[in-house]
Amino acid sequence: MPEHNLADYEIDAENFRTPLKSNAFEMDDESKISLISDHFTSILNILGLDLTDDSLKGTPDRIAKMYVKEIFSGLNPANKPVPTLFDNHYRYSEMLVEKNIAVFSNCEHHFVPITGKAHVAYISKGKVIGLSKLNRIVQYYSRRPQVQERLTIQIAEEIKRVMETDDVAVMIDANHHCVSSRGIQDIGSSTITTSFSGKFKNVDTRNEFLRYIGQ
Ligand SMILES: Nc1nc2c(ncn2[C@@H]2O[C@H](COP(=O)(O)OP(=O)(O)OP(=O)(O)O)[C@@H](O)[C@H]2O)c(=O)[nH]1
Ligand SMILES: [Zn+2]
Repeated sequence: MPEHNLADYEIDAENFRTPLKSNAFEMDDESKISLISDHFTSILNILGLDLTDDSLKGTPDRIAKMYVKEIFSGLNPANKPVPTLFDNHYRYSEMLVEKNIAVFSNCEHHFVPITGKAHVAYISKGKVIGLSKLNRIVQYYSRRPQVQERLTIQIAEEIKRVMETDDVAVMIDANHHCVSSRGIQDIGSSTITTSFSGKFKNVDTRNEFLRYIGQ
């Protein structure tokens, strides 16, 4: 029996859900690693690489483990961070900004890295979240094949759900290696995406957030 099903993505409403097959959770991690390793063996062979070489022989296994356990581990809801919440006893009513959160993701069009920074903010409606959990939410949704727009929205929606508030802002500024290391090969450009909801739709509140993150 699969441990998870699409309902575990309940917060991923139709329009921003990562496209997944209906049987996405039927295979366990070890089976995925073994199959992906076999397929990478084929790919490396087709490329003409000698897999008996010392340095290369473990590569299909390394890639498979890296995909399942690391860079695409955000496809498995079992890895979704469990937030630690506290009551806002101190009645802190200003925005809380967690800035310069490292983003390591992968572009779903080319499977090469997206690297950058995320800045997130919320205004409490009674709950306070353990700070590191904001970084973990960013990391969880980054660890999927992504486009930056969807990543931004998924992070914003998860913070809204966990904090039970609409007052959430997210900005991501990232470099797409599919733009810098291949194709157009522009190393100078970066991509900015934002999500502003609730009080952050107000220009003053939004500008305050942008000031804190140095924009
Ligand atoms: N909107 C959006 N586009 C992205 C993102 N990551 C990569 N892309 C773009 O996705 C597009 C894929 O377009 P294609 O024309 O099918 O790919 P391609 O032929 O390899 O295009 P070039 O990169 O221009 O060589 C490219 O323009 C990428 O720059 C992202 O996060 N959001
Ligand atoms: Zn790409």
